[in-house]
Amino acid sequence: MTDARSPEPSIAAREPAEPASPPPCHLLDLVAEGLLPAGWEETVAALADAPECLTLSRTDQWSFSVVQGDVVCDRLGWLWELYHGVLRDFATRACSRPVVAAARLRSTMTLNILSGPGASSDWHRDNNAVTGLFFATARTDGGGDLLFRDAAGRESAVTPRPGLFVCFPGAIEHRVAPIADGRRLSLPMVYHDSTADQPPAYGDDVYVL
Ligand SMILES: O=C(O)CCC(=O)C(=O)O
Ligand SMILES: [Fe+2]
Repeated sequence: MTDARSPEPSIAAREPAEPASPPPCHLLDLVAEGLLPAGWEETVAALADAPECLTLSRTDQWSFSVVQGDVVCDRLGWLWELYHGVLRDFATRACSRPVVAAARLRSTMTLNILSGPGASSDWHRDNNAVTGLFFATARTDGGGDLLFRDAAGRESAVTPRPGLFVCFPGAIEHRVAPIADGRRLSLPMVYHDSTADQPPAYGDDVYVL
């Protein structure tokens, strides 16, 4: 017997949910590839606690801090090498455009630290040809996915896990969904189309490989 009072259509009569679209990025599992040194997770976690860490925004509940590229280069030499080698080559192939590393040392790559309930980043586009992201922590309970949004407003998600590298054209809108608690560590990497077509470096921001 059906319940005539129910205003809800039956499940079968509902429109089928739109299938989730795949995220517009390319994935490389650096753990599976055997490209990460023993103890790398502890080294990244220690860097997130280092005095060189700069807090950019803070509320009662959460904070957003970064460690800049000059320090990352110094302390995570293995990732610096990957940034200029394997990851750059992967990004070039995956995104079908030759990319080069950023000329400015401090913005080549950063360690981003989102900490505390609600920590997130808003929808934005990156001002570079291709963005790489290396995840150093797993999805926190119920949050912290990397979300993409297409021109029609459809969203897709990548769930962080330690050692996962993703890359995508910087022009694609993306954000970090709020974390439930704990600390989310990621290392965004900047790639440009050419050495000429990017902001130049000056002074102690210049580096030589
Ligand atoms: O940490 C992430 O997953 C995204 C970071 C990001 O979008 C950025 O730094 O521009
Ligand atoms: Fe971004």
